[in-house]
Amino acid sequence: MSIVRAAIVGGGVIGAGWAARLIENAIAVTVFDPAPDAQAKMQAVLDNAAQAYAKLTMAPRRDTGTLRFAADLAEAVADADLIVESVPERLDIKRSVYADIEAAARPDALIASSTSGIMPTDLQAGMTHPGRLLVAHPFNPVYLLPVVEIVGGKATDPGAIQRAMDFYPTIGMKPVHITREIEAFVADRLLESLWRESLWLIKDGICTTQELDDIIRYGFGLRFAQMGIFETYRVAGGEAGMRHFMAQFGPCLSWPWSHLTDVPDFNDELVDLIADQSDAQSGHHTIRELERIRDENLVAIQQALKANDWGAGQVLAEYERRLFDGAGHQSEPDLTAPIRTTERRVPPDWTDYNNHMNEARYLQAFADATDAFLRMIGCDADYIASGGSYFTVETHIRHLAEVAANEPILTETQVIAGAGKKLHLFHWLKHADGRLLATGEHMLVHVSLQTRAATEPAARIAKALDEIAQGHARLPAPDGLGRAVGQGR
Ligand SMILES: NC(=O)C1=CN([C@@H]2O[C@H](COP(=O)(O)OP(=O)(O)OC[C@H]3O[C@@H](n4cnc5c(N)ncnc54)[C@H](O)[C@@H]3O)[C@@H](O)[C@H]2O)C=CC1
Ligand SMILES: C[N+](C)(C)CC(=O)CC(=O)[O-]
Repeated sequence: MSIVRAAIVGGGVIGAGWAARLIENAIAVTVFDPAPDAQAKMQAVLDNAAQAYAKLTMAPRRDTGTLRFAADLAEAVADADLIVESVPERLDIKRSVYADIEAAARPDALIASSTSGIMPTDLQAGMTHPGRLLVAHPFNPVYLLPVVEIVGGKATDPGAIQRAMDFYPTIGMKPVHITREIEAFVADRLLESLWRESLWLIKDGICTTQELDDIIRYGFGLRFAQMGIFETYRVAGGEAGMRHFMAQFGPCLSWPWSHLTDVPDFNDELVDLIADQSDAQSGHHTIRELERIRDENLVAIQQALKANDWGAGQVLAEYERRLFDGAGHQSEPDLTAPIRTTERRVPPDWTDYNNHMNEARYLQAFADATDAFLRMIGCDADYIASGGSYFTVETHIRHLAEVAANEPILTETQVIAGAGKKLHLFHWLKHADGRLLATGEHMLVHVSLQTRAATEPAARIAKALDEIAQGHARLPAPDGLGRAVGQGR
């Protein structure tokens, strides 16, 4: 059963992050949170998320799902397909919330707890229908980080796990099924060890919070966005790989390289030491500013990984494929005007030392418009996997106006000719306020990806293209069509 309506019980940091991800993916969300400031706090997270998504992808985004705050829990969960529990990390609160949920929810609704480390078997104790409860442990910010740990308890129905594993990729996530239940699952065990060691290093006066964070972000933190610890250490072993790495560094395990067998006393002195240093390090930014800095960096990192077809970038690419495919099937283009092919804001990393969108990004915008158009005629991931595609063989761009970071832009596309192996496109790049920023004229050739030579497209592609080409033949020729460099001076 598909998930189109979700309830969020607990709309704090994580509940708000879930709300953002879900409504971004056309899901109708109802929230219950008794805190009087919950709605305002959630809005701030939704605003951040909207900015981040505008930069994350050029793909046609889904319609935004609705968001409603319910007066009580029963109203929130009554018709939900998915219930996301994100209340504080306390077993007693969570269990009492499940009792209320069970009294009001549909029996087939999936209940997903965001808990960071409580075992689902402990959460399920006392439930009437424990089979539909599982843990879906996300990472902050939920709307940008793809991974979600899926953990079932002893009573969890395998069908519920499968439902979760099928659902999360549709909203751009990478579910990892942790098949053996353990407190804190996998991620928080790893984070906890780093956190404990970090507390010791500060407590013992070895370094400051600033120095420790610099060591992470200028060093191994950069590596971790793209390779985990095992792949990283395999490479660090040189040609001989993991075995050599282990032979060299295995003995350190018995040296005093870790404090982890001990836990520092968690007392006021330690809290003051850490909190004061943290204020000195980052207190000149508000939390909202830090969230925005974090989000922009996470967007840029995922885009870089996408360009390298690696790690979290592959999840983003797969998500975009879903968005493009979904948009392709949604509506027939209106052929009485050029087709709106893309809409987005100028990503900050598209701008250069002149404080405007770099010339190369104009081509990027047109290439994305071409890709969007190709998907519309059926040249999608499946078609490309079957061996057919288009290559661009000639491009002419006129840069007509500048545009700055974060400004809303769009592309419109007209088919000048589209028959046989050839496709001639004309794109306009516009500011959302209507100002013309650039035009791009492109000649493409259909190719076989096996022979790398020009071939006729499949009949269904040729037919879809022909319909648009015939419609667009009735439109006026675009101003600037066929221009060569230097004309008109
Ligand atoms: N903050 C983080 O970095 C992460 C937290 N988590 C998990 O997510 C869950 C929520 O954590 P946060 O969002 O950080 O906490 P939070 O304190 O920001 O939010 C909890 C929200 O639950 C509400 N609440 C309390 N009792 C409630 C009830 N009976 N019914 C409905 N709402 C109620 C509170 O008003 C509050 O807005 C926890 O289980 C936590 O372990 C998971 C991943 C990361
Ligand atoms: C600190 N924490 C245990 C709540 C962290 C998480 O659960 C995941 C995260 O976002 O780091």
